[in-house]
Amino acid sequence: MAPVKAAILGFGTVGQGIYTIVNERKQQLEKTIGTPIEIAAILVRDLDKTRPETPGVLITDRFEEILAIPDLKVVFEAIVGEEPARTYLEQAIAAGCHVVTANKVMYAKAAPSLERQAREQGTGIGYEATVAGGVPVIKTIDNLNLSNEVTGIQGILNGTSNFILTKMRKESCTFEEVLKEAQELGYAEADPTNDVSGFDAFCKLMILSGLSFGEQPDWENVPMEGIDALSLDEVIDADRQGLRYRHIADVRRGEDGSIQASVGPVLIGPDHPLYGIDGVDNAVAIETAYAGTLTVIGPGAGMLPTASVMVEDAAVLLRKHATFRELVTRS
Ligand SMILES: NC(=O)C1=CN([C@@H]2O[C@H](COP(=O)(O)OP(=O)(O)OC[C@H]3O[C@@H](n4cnc5c(N)ncnc54)[C@H](OP(=O)(O)O)[C@@H]3O)[C@@H](O)[C@H]2O)C=CC1
Ligand SMILES: N[C@@H](CC=O)C(=O)O
Repeated sequence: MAPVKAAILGFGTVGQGIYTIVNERKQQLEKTIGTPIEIAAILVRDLDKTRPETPGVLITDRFEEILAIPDLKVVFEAIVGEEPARTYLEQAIAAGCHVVTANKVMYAKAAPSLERQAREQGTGIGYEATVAGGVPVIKTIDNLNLSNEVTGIQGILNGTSNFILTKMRKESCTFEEVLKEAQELGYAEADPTNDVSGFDAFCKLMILSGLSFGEQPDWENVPMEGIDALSLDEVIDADRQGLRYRHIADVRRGEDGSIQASVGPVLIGPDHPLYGIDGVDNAVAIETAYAGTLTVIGPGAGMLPTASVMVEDAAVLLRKHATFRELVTRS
């Protein structure tokens, strides 16, 4: 059977992870999707950079070349920032592709219009990787939305911040030292401003709010702070008192029906559910109408955890649409 063709936009930490997993899991994917999947092209910004070998794959800096690939079915998006990512995904959906993104800065704003466009076009969007890296929080909330109700969400949503706070507390490292390590490990963004200012967690929280409550709070009214103002002394003093700083994002519907949200460092004690979440891990506590609080925990950043949920998203979309096509063809 002819392979399903896919393209990867961006070949940094996440893009390389997608390429690795699609190739390492070729047989498993063929079994789950029903057809092989092949990475046909990769979009980069700088063609002169040295990169891992990708035999037979078109490497280009021109998105038009990607769109011109005959029978392209999936576009994985792992570039940075709102544009040109949003425009590329709009064009990919218009061309009948499923799209899978990790780009929360883009998706926090573009979700409603991209989702509308995809519905009209009959294609799908996967965005598990936009929130909490490899932690399956979108799948979990999607499932709860079927017949339960999410009433509130509280979580650690930035892996870099949690990694920095943990190393400051446990090893007395300076903020600058650990940030550098987080960049080397592929956790922090190339420009880490969004990680440490709280904006990365803010965007993720807005995506969760849209998914859980069907709307986002007014961005201007959400207090947002990062970990960049915390000193090593403050973190160590807190630890001596048995307390820990956690960067916590919280969203819930208030009694008046409005959505209330906040993002910032909070000093918590051992009885708080997020006290034990260390390193690059994220944790998302989802409060529900019927199942109490469900907490999902795992790596919030990094090459393979993030890429793995993107490949899973693509497999789900391809399987679902294949089944739909088969049913339509048979009837
Ligand atoms: N790293 C992680 O753990 C996670 C990252 N994400 C998100 O995934 C996305 C990718 O992150 P990451 O892989 O870490 O980032 P990197 O900085 O490692 O890689 C970004 C890639 O995108 C390419 N790129 C950037 N802008 C353009 C453009 N305008 N046109 C074409 N290519 C472009 C770069 O090209 P070139 O190499 O030529 O410079 C590079 O290959 C981001 O949106 C990030 O927020 C989400 C979850 C976890
Ligand atoms: N830089 C982000 C990557 C995942 O979204 C983080 O540290 O959480």
